[in-house]
Amino acid sequence: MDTVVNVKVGPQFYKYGQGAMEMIPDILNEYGAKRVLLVHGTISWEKARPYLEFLDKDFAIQYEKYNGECSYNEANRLAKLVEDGNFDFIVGVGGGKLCDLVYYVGSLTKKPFGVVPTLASNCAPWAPLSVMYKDNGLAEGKTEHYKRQAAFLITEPTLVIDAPIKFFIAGIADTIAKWYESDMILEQPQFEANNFLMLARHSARICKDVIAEDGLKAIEDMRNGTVSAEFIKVSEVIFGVAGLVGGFGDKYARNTAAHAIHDAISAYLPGVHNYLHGEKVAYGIFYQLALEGKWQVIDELIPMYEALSLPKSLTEMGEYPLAEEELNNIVELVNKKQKVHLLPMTINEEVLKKAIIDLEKYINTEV
Ligand SMILES: NC(=O)c1ccc[n+]([C@@H]2O[C@H](COP(=O)([O-])OP(=O)(O)OC[C@H]3O[C@@H](n4cnc5c(N)ncnc54)[C@H](O)[C@@H]3O)[C@@H](O)[C@H]2O)c1
Ligand SMILES: [Zn+2]
Repeated sequence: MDTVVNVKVGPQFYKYGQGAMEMIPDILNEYGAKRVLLVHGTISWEKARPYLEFLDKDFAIQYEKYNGECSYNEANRLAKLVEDGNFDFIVGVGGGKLCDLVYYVGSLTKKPFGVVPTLASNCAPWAPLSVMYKDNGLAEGKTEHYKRQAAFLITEPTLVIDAPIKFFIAGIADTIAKWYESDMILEQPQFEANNFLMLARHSARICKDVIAEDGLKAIEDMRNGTVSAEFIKVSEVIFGVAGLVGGFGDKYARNTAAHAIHDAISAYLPGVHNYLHGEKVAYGIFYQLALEGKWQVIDELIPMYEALSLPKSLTEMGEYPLAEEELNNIVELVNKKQKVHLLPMTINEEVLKKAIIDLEKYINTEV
């Protein structure tokens, strides 16, 4: 079978390590940048400022706080600022929302941009796409995709470790999802002939293996503020390697059942709004494994889920049993997600519903 994929590898320059920020002036100079708009969050900027204020020496920098959402209005506001102020480079400093926003502002203005993530929470700093929200924080239901890459992704472990652990744990769940969501698709023999799909599979395997081996140690080190080799490895798979999975694998390696059910429960069960994206995806991984009948893999993951307090079921999120109408709405939405149908198995509302019910039964009798 001839499989053609869109390959978008990632930022043109990547560095994560002590002193990495010192590379930024070189890159700005390569782009001939003189006037830089540096967009940041509130807490993220308090933490990152000591690492970046040296840039003031050689560049005219305007610091601009974003409104906390990656929304069309906020992106247009910033794009206007870039144009009116004649800025020739944009730097984004902050969490996933800020990174998404700066990718979009880069696209609107056609200016080069780079990101300095302050959280290891997901692959937003790496992936050339932005998940859009309304100004009030509700999901817009749209994702913007780009072919142009960020000029750099640069950050330092001492900055990333100084953040709330819950984002890191959510990032761990979102990152192992890369493997579980693509495994059944990419293990099919017809994809072996495609080098880039095999690179996607290898990247997904690294995500899973690094977290299985070093995840718990990395979390312990983060709690103690110890920048260990394990912390560096795990944070790097979250905002770096995880982005390569979709980068190499395109539609075959991203967002199948775990993300589809995440979207559906987020849409229909207001009670799950208190959970972070990665926490809901954690439940989604178990849902996907239930759909695939991989109960043994669920058993293998349970100790890690329990150690990290990740939700294994809707019951644990306080959302089960569901009313028949809720159940129907959820499976209807999951069934509409095209990538779920790339799984080499029969997918219809009936099997999608059965997996929800079977997982609750399994987890609830497991204890
Ligand atoms: N583009 C992609 O591929 C992709 C992938 C996954 C998720 N996303 C998006 O990423 C966003 C979630 O990202 P997130 O989890 O990083 O959340 P976030 O960007 O909303 O940040 C969470 C909070 O952490 C704060 N923060 C940032 N750095 C900090 C630090 N060092 N110390 C303390 N607090 C800090 C922020 O101010 C914010 O209040 C969502 O919008 C999601 O849709 C995008
Ligand atoms: Zn995700």
